Amino acid sequence: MAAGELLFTKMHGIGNDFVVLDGINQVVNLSSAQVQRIADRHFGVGCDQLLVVEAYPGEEADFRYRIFNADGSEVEQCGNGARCFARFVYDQGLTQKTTIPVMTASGLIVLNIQPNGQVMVNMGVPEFSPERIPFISERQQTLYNREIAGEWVSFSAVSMGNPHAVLQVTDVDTAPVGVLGPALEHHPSFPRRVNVGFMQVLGRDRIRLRVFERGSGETLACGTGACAAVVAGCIQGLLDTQVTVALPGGDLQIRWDGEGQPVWMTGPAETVFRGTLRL
Ligand SMILES: N[C@@H](CCC[C@H](N)C(=O)O)C(=O)O
Repeated sequence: MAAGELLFTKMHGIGNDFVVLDGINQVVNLSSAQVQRIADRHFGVGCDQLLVVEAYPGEEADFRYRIFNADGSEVEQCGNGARCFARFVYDQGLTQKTTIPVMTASGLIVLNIQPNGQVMVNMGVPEFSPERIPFISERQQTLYNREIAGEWVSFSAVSMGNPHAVLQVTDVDTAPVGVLGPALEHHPSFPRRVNVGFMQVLGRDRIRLRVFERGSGETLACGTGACAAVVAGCIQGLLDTQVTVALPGGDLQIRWDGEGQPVWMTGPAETVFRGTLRL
């Protein structure tokens, strides 16, 4: 590899797309401006998030992976990215294991590549306390109300390692994602901004969901957003423990057995192409 060049793999999890870089066999040290450029759909490769795979020095995980939004910000967690990470390290021969513990900025998660190629992820235990999200509120509630873009909006707030607000809507097709998404993302109640999910409940085991992601805008799918929506639906008594989440890019299976339990996410991860970046 010539100086200033990096091998990359383009991947996606039901349309949430990634540039994945092997930081074990090549030196990856990108500035925020370089991440933005790579993620740009006109001047770069184009992606919602960029993932960097690294070795982990401790005993509890085999790898560490870092997640950067298209705006260059580094974030704590990414559900669709986790599944792509698992397929990446397995398909590239970086591991022979199908159960892979990996360290993220929000802690350890465990990935399992299933015989059918899908990846199941233990996404960890959701957190509701405002300071853990982080969200500015005097007390923890199932639903919060804030005046946003001139109207009162009701939402749940939950951390899946990263912050999420989940609004219930009657029809995701007509939901004001492009207005309320950025307004809530930047609302002063969320000091580290927030991912905003718009959930339409179709039944106790099926929802539709659109997500306006912090730092990336609306994406075709958000794994942590799907987990957060199911958890929000469960604490409101709207959903059962096993739910199919239909996102614009495809379906995810989410399971949550209730307070104190981890959220399980199952779905596909696909490689699209490989290439060389010239920085
Ligand atoms: N697309 C991801 C979430 C990526 C990070 C998110 N935009 C954030 O800023 O927290 C997913 O599949 O979970």
